[in-house]
Amino acid sequence: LKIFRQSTRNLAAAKASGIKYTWAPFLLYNNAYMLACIVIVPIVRCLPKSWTEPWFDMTLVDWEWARRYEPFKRFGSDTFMVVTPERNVIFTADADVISQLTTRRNDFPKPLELYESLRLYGNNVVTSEGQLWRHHRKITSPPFSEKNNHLVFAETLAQCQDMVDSWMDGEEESSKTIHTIADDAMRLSLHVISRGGFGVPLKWPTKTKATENGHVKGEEGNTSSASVSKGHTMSYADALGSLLHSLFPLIIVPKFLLRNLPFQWAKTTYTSYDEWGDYMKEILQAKKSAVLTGTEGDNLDLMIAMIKGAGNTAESASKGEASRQTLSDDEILGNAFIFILAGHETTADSIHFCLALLAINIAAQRHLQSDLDEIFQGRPPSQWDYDQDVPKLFGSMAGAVMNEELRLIPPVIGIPKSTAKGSPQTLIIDGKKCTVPENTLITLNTTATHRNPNQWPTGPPSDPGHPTHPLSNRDNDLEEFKPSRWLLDPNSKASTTNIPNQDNNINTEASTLGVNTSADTSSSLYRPPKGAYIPFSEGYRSCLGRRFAQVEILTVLALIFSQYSVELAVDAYASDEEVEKMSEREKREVWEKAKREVERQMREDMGTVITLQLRKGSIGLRFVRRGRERFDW
Ligand code: HEM
Repeated sequence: LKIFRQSTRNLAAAKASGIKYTWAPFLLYNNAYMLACIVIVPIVRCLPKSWTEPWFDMTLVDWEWARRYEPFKRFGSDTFMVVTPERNVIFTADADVISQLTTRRNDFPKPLELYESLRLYGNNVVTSEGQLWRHHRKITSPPFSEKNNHLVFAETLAQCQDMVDSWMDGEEESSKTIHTIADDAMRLSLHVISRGGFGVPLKWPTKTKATENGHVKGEEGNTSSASVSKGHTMSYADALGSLLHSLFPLIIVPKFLLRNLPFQWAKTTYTSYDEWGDYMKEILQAKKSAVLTGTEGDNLDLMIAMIKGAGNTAESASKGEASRQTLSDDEILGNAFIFILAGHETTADSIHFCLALLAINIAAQRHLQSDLDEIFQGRPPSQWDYDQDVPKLFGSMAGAVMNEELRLIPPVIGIPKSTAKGSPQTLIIDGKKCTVPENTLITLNTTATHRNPNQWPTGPPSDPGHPTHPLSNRDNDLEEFKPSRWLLDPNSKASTTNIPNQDNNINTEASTLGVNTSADTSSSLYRPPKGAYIPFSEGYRSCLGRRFAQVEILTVLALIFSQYSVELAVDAYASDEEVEKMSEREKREVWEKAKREVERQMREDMGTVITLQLRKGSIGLRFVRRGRERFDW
């Protein structure tokens, strides 16, 4: 009866809202429903399609990735509501609506109940709202400075060179097929955030240990962080690797249970959680005393900056002033964890897919290499310079590749917002004043927004006989990886371009909170309309690590493609010797087969736990010294 009453109320609210709506018997974000899907989905699939057609797709996990823009087109609206017995949910792919939702942060807060799992080490900037969020954001945003980006650049260069050397056995190999790119990208970005975030250097292992689910299980070859410190049972690196590997049980099983369950996995999970927390507390205390004694040097990592931002200074300590730390140690720890979590998978995914997509689009890869040659003029990476070179990367084909990859495969496929209980809100949709009912969930559907033909310039599909996606955007090119869509002048040289600039109209509140009000892309590249391109979200709650991630991705692209070309591995279809003897036509055939398989993997084998990733198998890519390419057209 209660469910019936709630359903009737929800339906009445949807009718009165003026927003297009449909109905579904389940709420996707309900944990019990997600677990029950194992039973429900096969049953529903047996029912006649006409009964389930309008709603079933949208109650499946990751439907945003599976269906992309198609449901919005079918519905004839870029914003629609799904009425469920529990809560109503609005999905939007409309730039205008997204702009309103992200600008009016008090009217459309984050639904914090969906962020519970990210509070593993305490409250933090991602999992808070209102005054508490302002408080966290004020202290966590200044550390993401240009100074820190210099460190990110230097560390990425070092780590990426080590990664490539480990693949190619130093200088010995001229080409090699690598099947561990997803795992290695994950390791790389973990090392970069560990150094850039906490000043803990991690050394690329000489011999890679096994990895699981993309998370590094161990860090053989590390110096400082590989050894088990006094009072610990795991090394820093092992604790971190194991912690990230065990996130799922950590999120769903209560800590006291994990601690006491008589299973080895539970013990390892709890130990890694406990050990990494202890390491971080020790690092925090050591850094704090360095700051208080003025001996931190010119250390640029995020934690030092957070400690200082929280009010710890050598002057106050020397005057014997009592510490008036504005962010507690637990809160600093909570934020440190969220930097690792928010920062490493997202960036690693983007690096992984940039490489795969460039292997598919050979012309874009050659354009990228030519831009890199123009920027670096043959200088070795040891002579690359952040201030001189990175702004040019932003405005070149490297920036276009990064933007296009994040358009096609945004790591966060749904950004949640809501209206609070008792607080309905007006929203202008297609010029019409609508009312979002109270207690409504709202999802900014990034995958559909980035593919919305009403707000992106489109061209015809390159191969109408083989659409990139079976349902979405079959009549245009928005499903295709085409970095050239970002180039304002495809023939321009990459030497006179700028870093994404700051907006002069930035308001003071946004400025104190480190809110990025400038465009996400360089001024010399195409600028999508506001709200149409949201890989880093937009407005007050947009990503703090945007520039950190962009610098890392661009640096990896620059380092790899200035030395190597990346090709699709065709091992499944022909041996190296066979490829050697093939005519151009035969080579194309075998390459086309490999391309279709990689496209299939990137369409069907993807899923979200925290971010959108390849969940099955791996994409094999061949790294070939430049000039030795086998597939070049
Ligand atoms: C390609 C890489 C990245 C992407 C696509 C990305 C995307 C996002 C998105 C969509 C949000 C909003 C999430 C929400 O509203 O629930 C977000 C928030 C955030 N991101 Fe990132 N992120 C990336 C890298 C990073 C890195 C490297 C860091 C830190 C080192 C970071 C730190 C954060 C933080 C702290 C927030 C919360 C901001 C707030 O709520 O005030 N991100 N990111």
